[in-house]
Amino acid sequence: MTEMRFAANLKWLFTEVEFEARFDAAAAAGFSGVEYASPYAHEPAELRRRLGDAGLTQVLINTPMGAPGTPTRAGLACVPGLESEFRAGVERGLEYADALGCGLLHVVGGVVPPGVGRDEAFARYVANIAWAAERADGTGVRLVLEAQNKRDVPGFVLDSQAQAAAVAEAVGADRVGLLLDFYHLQVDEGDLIRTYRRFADRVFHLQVADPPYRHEPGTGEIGWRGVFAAVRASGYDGWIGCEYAPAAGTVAGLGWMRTVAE
Ligand SMILES: O=C(O)C(=O)[C@@H](O)CO
Ligand SMILES: [Mg+2]
Repeated sequence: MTEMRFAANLKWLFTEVEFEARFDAAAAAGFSGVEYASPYAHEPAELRRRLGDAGLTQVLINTPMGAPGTPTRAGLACVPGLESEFRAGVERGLEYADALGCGLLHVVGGVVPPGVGRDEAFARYVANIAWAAERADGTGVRLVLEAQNKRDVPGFVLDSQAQAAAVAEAVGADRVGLLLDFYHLQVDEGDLIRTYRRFADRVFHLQVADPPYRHEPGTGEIGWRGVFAAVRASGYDGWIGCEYAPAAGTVAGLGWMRTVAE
């Protein structure tokens, strides 16, 4: 069976130290891969050097998003009228992914803007993702789409894993797949194991956190032993991003990897 590979999400983990120091901290804690949503405040060469010095693989980055509290805080792929900003964001994401040797770019969907119908926003989303898929073709970077739960992100453009999978299928399932985040799936849909199995062949990346508080696996309501057994049994060979808020310190909280994920 395939060995599971965990990536430290440096936006969420190792926040005990400054962002620049999180690479070494992740490597010292035993991680060999990292992800973070937004590399854009840093020069690619600096990030590449930090990855290299720490011996880490950059697993995933996101396309640029607006600041918290702004209409594009969860991405702009579904926002009519911002097509050129969306395209510039994809270009920037691909440029960083290339510089960091990162194989996955999360094209973040966005929140349906006030005054825009859901159908109109969804149609814009599909058209933008199709453009991004064409643009990424031949770059070596694959795109991922994530359904985010509507309790935390009200109005998010994607309703479900099924809808995300249908968009990936429509625009080219060889280069666009799912970022399946078990936290969002549990909050909005449940039925984790069956849903995972249904879409396993579309999943390019997984993320974990346990509701209700989005802490480490094993701190909340998900039956992780069964979930990880299903992931192993599927032959999943991608990374699993640790995108959670440590309950009481990052390193102190890593024990779940030897207990619920073993
Ligand atoms: O919030 C999440 O879940 C994510 O994976 C983020 O990268 C979305 O921006
Ligand atoms: Mg996520």
